[in-house]
Amino acid sequence: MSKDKLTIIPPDKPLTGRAVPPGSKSITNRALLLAGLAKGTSRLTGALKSDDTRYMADALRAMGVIIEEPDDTSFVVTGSGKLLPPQVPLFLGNAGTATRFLTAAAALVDGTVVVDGDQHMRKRPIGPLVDALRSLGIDASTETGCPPVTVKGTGRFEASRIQIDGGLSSQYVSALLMMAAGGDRAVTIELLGEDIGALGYIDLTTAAMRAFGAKVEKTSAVTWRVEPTGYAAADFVVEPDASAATYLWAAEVLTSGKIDLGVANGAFTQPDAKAYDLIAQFPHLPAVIDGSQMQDAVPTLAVLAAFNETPVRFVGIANLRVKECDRIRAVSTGLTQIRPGLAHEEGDDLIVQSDPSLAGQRLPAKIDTFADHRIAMSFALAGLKIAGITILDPDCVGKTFPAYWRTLAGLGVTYADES
Ligand SMILES: O=C(O)C1=C[C@@H](OP(=O)(O)O)[C@@H](O)[C@H](O)C1
Ligand SMILES: C=C(OP(=O)(O)O)C(=O)O
Repeated sequence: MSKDKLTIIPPDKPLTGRAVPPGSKSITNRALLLAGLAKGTSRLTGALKSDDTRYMADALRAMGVIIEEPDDTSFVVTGSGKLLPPQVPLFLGNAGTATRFLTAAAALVDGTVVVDGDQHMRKRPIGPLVDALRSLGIDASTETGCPPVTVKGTGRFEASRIQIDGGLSSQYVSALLMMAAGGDRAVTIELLGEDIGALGYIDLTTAAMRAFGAKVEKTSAVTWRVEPTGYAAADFVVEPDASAATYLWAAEVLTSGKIDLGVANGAFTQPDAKAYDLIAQFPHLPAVIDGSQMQDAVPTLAVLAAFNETPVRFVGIANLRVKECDRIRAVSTGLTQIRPGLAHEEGDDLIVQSDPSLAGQRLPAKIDTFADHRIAMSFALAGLKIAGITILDPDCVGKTFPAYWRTLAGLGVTYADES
């Protein structure tokens, strides 16, 4: 049943039991695209079914790919080796991966593709990716620097080197890498600028590309060369989502519980798995946490930090301002609502003051989630320790973890009856 708010009742005992995170959003959306670009039938298992992957799958269907869903965690994808121009604009909600990856993949389509999203996606920058496509001679345009983007593809490139600044989003780089294998010549992709969002996402991309038969080589710390091999259909197992795992790891340490995720923390290849070592240090988190290589875990870590023994400053997180919402602002606003002074911003740093005595108090707060799944899921952690925490728009978790509230319930969490 859909609700407009959910109040969490702090459990009176440690959270225990088995709770397996859903399949990785990042890997599912890479595998869907690569399988869709391949000729033949690919079977993806362990996959995520959520808003973000539905947008990707439906967009591929609109471009002629046949996608069957035999069960809750599998996609069977049959491609012809070529995406067809869709009849209507591709609507991708607020799925950054689907939007960025398909914008570049549209260059491989013979015809016009319009890539669009919801009002949040229409504020998330895509200009650097559009400029990079244009530098290859592809007719790509955006009026605002954000979606909608119109791409008139041919499958042919006029250059063999692309430079891209991945400072705002590593997804631009991943998008170009995946596109490049489908072109008519070998392409070298070079990073400009010092910063890039978590480099680990590029490793996820190249690993998925290789699994679908691509030849991609890292030729320096900032360049990759991709051969024009196209993709081959493959059977592919998606690992559980490491960002989703961070909520379960944090719930475990906050309640001194024992949660079996069904996957060893060392078994993840996704960047956010790095957060495990930090979470395990609770309530002695370090004074400074560099979130640049585990960005999606920062809201989890920041809410956890509120219960830490000592304050924590989060650095390297400037691009959290252009995620589903401005996450630096959303986290600092939510924590301040719980207790004035609990968090503040300094430039693009987030400082969480920390107060272990918050646990056990009743501090009613209605947390605005700004339609952002990670704000909802991380503030639920505060509700495990503080009475009166209400999450507004709780269904926004459907972006990446539709079973989140049920999963917590399965571990012993209860909710106030607000019906
Ligand atoms: O490549 C990916 O799968 C992702 C990259 C990151 O985004 P940016 O590259 O935009 O920082 C991350 O925040 C997002 O959830 C998933
Ligand atoms: C930033 C995120 O998503 P995306 O960029 O894929 O929309 C996220 O899932 O935290």
